[in-house]
Amino acid sequence: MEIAMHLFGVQTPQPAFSRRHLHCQLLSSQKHLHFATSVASASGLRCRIVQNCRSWRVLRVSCEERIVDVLKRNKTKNQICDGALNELTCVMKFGGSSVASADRMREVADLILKFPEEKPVIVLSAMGKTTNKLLLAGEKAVSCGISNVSDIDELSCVKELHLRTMDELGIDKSTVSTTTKAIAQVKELTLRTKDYLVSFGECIALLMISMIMTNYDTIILQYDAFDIGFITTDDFTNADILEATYPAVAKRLHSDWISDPAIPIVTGYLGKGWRSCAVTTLSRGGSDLTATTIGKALGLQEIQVWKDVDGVLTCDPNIYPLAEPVPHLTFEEAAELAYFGAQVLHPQSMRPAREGDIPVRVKNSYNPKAPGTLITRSRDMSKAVLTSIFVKRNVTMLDIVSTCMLGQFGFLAKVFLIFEDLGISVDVVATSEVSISLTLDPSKLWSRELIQQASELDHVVEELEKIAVVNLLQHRSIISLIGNVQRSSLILEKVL
Ligand SMILES: Nc1ncnc2c1ncn2[C@@H]1O[C@H](COP(=O)(O)OP(=O)(O)O)[C@@H](O)[C@H]1O
Ligand SMILES: N[C@@H](CC(=O)OP(=O)(O)O)C(=O)O
Repeated sequence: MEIAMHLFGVQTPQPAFSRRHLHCQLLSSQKHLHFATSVASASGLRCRIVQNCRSWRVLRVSCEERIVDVLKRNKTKNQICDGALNELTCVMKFGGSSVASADRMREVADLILKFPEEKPVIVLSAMGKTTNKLLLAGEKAVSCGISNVSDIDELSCVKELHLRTMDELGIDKSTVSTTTKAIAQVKELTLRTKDYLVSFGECIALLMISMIMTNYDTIILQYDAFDIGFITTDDFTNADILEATYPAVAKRLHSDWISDPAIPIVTGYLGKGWRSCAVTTLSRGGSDLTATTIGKALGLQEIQVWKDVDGVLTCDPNIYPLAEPVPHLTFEEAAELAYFGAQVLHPQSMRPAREGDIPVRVKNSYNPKAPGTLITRSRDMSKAVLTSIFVKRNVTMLDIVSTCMLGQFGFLAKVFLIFEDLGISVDVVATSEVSISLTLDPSKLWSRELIQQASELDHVVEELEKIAVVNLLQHRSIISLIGNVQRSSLILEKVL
């Protein structure tokens, strides 16, 4: 249970909450501090001051519920603000697959309201395959001429899906086609325009779910992520979240919640470039990262990622339909799995969860009773052998063989310096005394348009050829196994 208490009539709560800890916010009087410390120690709890600002102090106590009891018993001496005890508890992220139609949106709204004890922050992606379709529509709009924009198939498809739902909910329909018309006029689709265009997918989905929830007489607050402190780099289509995001988002969501405890609903995937102040996106599937960022920012108890499968599966169900859910994973396993091809989670999304030590639960919105996958800091590995297998496609591979003789030193260092200088990220590496085989991260290559600009890859090869014989192999795949490293011999024996 996440608890924040106002003791001794503190006026302004501070956004400094963390899981499994009770934060008592105190006025800066030594007397009050002394009192709270003695209450804590009388109930056998450890406590220490973790923040000591000008006008307030935060006392962190190592156990929650007991101290609440103790302090409640002392209610005459201490004012406990009940509203603050109802802190936001979790974040629930619903991906495109969960909100692919009006009916699905309603089911998601039902799901949110099904657990009244939860005080969730909701994160929402665009409906179904809207992002893919908007991107294709944008590309076609570059060359089709303004008068033909409405004939673009993908746009008609997106419009048809949204209009059906919007009609029902009475939402303004003009925005998306206005943007594609603007692209047709400019005859250019920059990465920045792409991000602006696809952002409508998330924004419209947010409007729609908000309408549904309001019809259910639920008080909600809508937020565009780029307006509440999601500050990113200006790498359009592949932006990184900057550290300043955490306090900004916590401050905004928390202070709004304290003054008006309505369910916050936030657009996933979007941010605001710190220099350009334009809308950015966190690379495809980035709403998972929005959810874990909010989880860490607010120090919530749990991050729930709702999908259309019963959790993280033993392999891609599109390759092997009988794949089974994996009940438990560590943050490291989930991150590896996402990075090396399992489309189910965004590769960066585990980072905030691990840093905040907040459990992530992957659930199925089509089958909410299924337990899903729980991702935590550690798990019992005693029975684990092989957990899952997956594939990453379209990988570029380089075989680099030193032109120097055996026993030369510094070869590896020189090779990696070249990659560092060119700002290229390396994935998997195998080395021998005189050769290295490595793969390059396709998403990074893609974002820098190296794949289209063959000359840039040639440049990498050119640089490497100064010290080695280089063989460039494209369209390869990496097959990865997530397993218990203590049993790697057994796993390899079976696999090979
Ligand atoms: N190992 C895996 N476990 C679960 N799902 C996987 C795996 N590999 C690929 N997938 C695919 O990922 C999809 C869910 O991810 P995604 O489409 O991003 O969901 P959402 O849009 O709801 O965020 C599943 O429908 C499934 O087809
Ligand atoms: N709509 C964006 C962001 C996202 O996270 O989507 P999903 O949750 O459906 O994977 C995309 O398709 O990339």
